[in-house]
Formats: sequence, structure tokens, C-alpha cells
Amino acid sequence: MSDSAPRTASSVTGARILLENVSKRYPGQARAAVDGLTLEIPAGSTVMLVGPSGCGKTTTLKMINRLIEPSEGRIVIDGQDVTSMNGDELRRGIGYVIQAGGLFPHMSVATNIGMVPKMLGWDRARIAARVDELLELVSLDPAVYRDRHPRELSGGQQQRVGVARALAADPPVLLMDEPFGAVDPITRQRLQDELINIQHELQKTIVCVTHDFDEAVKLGDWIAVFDEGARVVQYDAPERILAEPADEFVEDFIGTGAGLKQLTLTRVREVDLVPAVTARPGEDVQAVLARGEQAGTRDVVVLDDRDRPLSWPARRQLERFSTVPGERNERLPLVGTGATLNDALDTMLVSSTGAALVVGPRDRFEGVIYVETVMAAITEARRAVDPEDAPLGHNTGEMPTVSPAGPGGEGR
Ligand SMILES: Nc1ncnc2c1ncn2[C@@H]1O[C@H](COP(=O)(O)OP(=O)(O)OP(=O)(O)O)[C@@H](O)[C@H]1O
Repeated sequence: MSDSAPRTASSVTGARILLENVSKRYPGQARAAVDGLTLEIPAGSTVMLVGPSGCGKTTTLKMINRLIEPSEGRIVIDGQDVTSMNGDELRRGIGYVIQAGGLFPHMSVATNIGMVPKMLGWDRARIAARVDELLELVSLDPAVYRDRHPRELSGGQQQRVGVARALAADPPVLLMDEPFGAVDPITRQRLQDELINIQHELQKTIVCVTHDFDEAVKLGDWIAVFDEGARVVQYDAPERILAEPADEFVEDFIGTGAGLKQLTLTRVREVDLVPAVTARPGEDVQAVLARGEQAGTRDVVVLDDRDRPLSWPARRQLERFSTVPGERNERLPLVGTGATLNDALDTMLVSSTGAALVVGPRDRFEGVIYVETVMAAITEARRAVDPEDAPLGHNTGEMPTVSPAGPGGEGR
């Protein structure tokens, strides 16, 4: 992939993608699966493709890495027309994540993750170091997981390895097709949070297909709502789609509770966290309690050697010991900094603590969030998004859906 195009920000490693007038006609089908689609995917942003079953989401996604060849039109990545380049070469530069991870069952986790780097001719030491780095990134302990086989992993862990594999050669673009469709809701929430954290760190360009509108709101910087033939009905920021759905089709698609969905728009990292006194296993309990008193906080969080929360004992519990215990409490209410306030509330409700521990990248402890903070944030007005910032998205022969009046201009 060429490096010639300017990047929008110094930290952005993703590339801009432009679909220009792209169509796909499958043999024997009367209607085009994708009909004259023009779609801009800004560098470093996450764009979610949503719409009813069969509307052309997956076809659109797979045309970007040419697993499906477009019948017409051009696809430009980072200034380079990729429609005519070698497909295998193109795919080595684009991460691809599918449901359930799509791992090769007969290969170890490390071999799965190191596949593309190996094809690119990296030496063994560099691949091994990269595998460990990526396992850390997706919150799996390399020493425990690198030699396991996919069948020895939970669904969520397989999905994490799938993400690590897609990121292996540090591609500027990540394509995801229903990446979290096969895991239970709690694991899905956790994986979404991790993806948000990873994206915060890496700033890739992500195009993601989902059936789940809440997931689109949570993960997307921009959401493209498609109707049949990948017709762009609305392409805008989640805030604006919720506040001003372009037409009844989008309204139906959003479903009920748009007001509540606003809650999914604010992330934990955007609210003020309450600091806690942290302690290490083996520390003198009285010294820790004195520190807490001095800091005026009742929360003591015990961290492991990588700053990950082990337990969150109440003062009374702690007083029963002379030194801080090192056991891990498996039922700690944890939320990621990328989690939404909605998720934070869920976590608090499930654990009935009225508060949760917030962890950042690599599960490092960041602070405590209280239910009061969430309630206060809910009452705050939603963030304003300038409609002019919305990327380009329309189909041939239609008025562009992006106008100063916003993408709703078309149908209103
Ligand atoms: N290989 C194929 N041959 C013929 N028609 C196809 C092929 N793949 C997809 N289609 C048709 O193209 C249209 C778009 O399919 P696509 O899989 O892109 O939709 P989608 O929005 O991803 O659907 P879903 O949400 O159900 O996964 C559908 O009508 C589908 O039946």
C-alpha cells in the first residue's frame, strides 16, 4: 500500500478508502446486490454498515479486499486504485475478521496469528515477538495462550485471537464481518470495549458489518444505513442518526428506545472517574488503610504486578488481615474505558455494587465509576456533530445524501 496520501492526524495509521460508483451483479440475479455505491471511509475512522438482511453489506465489505470482484466501479485505498492490483497482495495488507474468528483449527494460536507476517518473510524472532505483543493487546496472557489450539479456547478468546491475527502485519485497514455475532452478550460487550480501546491506540480504518444497531452506535464513528442494493439511506454520525433519522425506514431500523440508546453514545473515558487507593498483595493492611484515610477515599483496589485489578475489598474485610491478600476475585464489576455508560450501568446492576472498576488498555486499572456519575452524565445534552463533517455516501443517479442540511435532506 502506498504511503503517499496525507494522513488526517499524526496518530492515524489507517488509510482512507473510497468506493466510487461500485456495483456488483451476481450471475443470474435480476437486481444488483450493490448498485452504484459511492462511499467514503475516512482514514482512522470506524464505519459500520447496517441494514436489513440481503441488502448488500457483506458484498460491499468483501469488494474492499476483493474476495468479491466488483462488476463496475473503482475502489481506492490510500490513494491507490486497488481494483486492478493483485488480490492476494492486496489482502495481505488488509486485516479481515469474521464471525467466530475463522481460525485454522489445526494450528496453534501463535501460528494462526503469525501467518501473514510469515508470508511477508519476517524472521522467526520478529514473528514471535509480534505474536506476544498482539496477545497482550487483546488481553490474553501470551505464556498461557500462544501454544494452545483454537478448540482449547472459549468463543470470546477465539474472537480475540481473530482480531490479533488480523492486526498481525499492522495493516492500515481492518474489515470485520459480524465479528462478535457468535458470542454471548456479556462477552460481546467486553470484546466491543476491547476493540474500542485497541482502536483508540491504533487508529486503523475499520469497516464493520453488523446486524446489531446498538453495536453500530457503540463502535461507529459513522454509520451507513443501507437498503436493498446497498442504497445509502443515511450516512452520518450515530448521534445524528438517532436524533434525526432520515426517514421511516431508518426509524424502524433504529427500533424503539432511541432515547435510551443515547446512553450508548457516552463512553466511560468521557466522564470523571473517582480515584481509589491501590495496594499490592502482601502490603501492610494498616498502612494501606492509613493511605485511604489520608486520600479521603473508601475504595481500596488490589492490583497485580501489571496493574490489573485483583480484588476490591471493603474496609471491614481488609481489616481481618494483617497483609493485603492476593486472591483474584473473578466476579469484580469491571468496565473498559471504551465501554458505554449503558454497559457501565449494566455491570453495576448485575453486581449490585452501584459502582464499577474501570480498566484501560491491557486491563490496567484507571479508577472507579459510580452510578451517580452515570446519572449525571445522562442528563447532559448530547454532543453536537457538524453535519458538514459527514463523509460522502450515495448511489448513482441519486442526490448525494450528504448536504449542509445533513443526509436527511434527501428524503425530507
Ligand atoms: N454468491 C452469490 N450469488 C448470488 N447472489 C448472491 C451471492 N452472494 C450474495 N448474493 C445476493 O446478493 C444480495 C446481497 O447479499 P449480501 O450477503 O451482501 O447481503 P447482506 O446485507 O450482507 O446480508 P445478511 O445481513 O443477511 O448477511 C442478496 O440478495 C444475496 O442473496
